[in-house]
Amino acid sequence: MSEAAYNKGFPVSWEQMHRDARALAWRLLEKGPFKGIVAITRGGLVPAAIIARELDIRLIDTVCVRSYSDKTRGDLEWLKDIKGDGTDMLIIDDLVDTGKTAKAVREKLPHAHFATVYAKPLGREIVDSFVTEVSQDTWIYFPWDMELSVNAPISERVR
Ligand SMILES: O=P(O)(O)OC[C@H]1O[C@H](OP(=O)(O)OP(=O)(O)O)[C@H](O)[C@@H]1O
Ligand code: HPA
Ligand SMILES: [Mg+2]
Repeated sequence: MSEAAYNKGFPVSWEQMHRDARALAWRLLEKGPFKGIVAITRGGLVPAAIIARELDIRLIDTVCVRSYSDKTRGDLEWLKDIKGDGTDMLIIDDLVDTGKTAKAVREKLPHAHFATVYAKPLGREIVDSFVTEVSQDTWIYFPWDMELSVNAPISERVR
């Protein structure tokens, strides 16, 4: 999807991310136990840390991939993967959008449980667990991509 096709924005605060990642941890409790977590960098790192704390998991590894530059999807670039088939492992990412990243990671670790905090319709069937669904034309803004700033009153913006 090109940048122009994202009509809506869904900003997520740190507090909201913490709350949603903890809600995901509650859901994952009955799917485990898991031996370890595989975080998909970079977006999966923060939710993985929160979930590791909640589920008392100390073994954390990463797969490192890149697929977007700003809001434009490029080819999937593999920087690092891990050994094994994912048995008893939990894969965490911040979101699934088109599902391409999830599909590629799943092929490498077919036996892992795949969880994301957020999901869009094209990707939701590819993951095993998620918390909140947003529409395909929504761009999710994560707290690490934002900062507090001053904005104009609504009355001035509609003038
Ligand atoms: O379902 P898809 O269409 O494949 O998109 C989802 C992926 O895109 C984003 O990562 P990105 O590659 O932009 O890197 P980042 O995590 O470092 O921001 C996001 O964190 C997911 O990993
Ligand atoms: O909606 C999104 N937000 C942030 N990163 C993303 N990568 C794919 N889709 C998104
Ligand atoms: Mg990512």
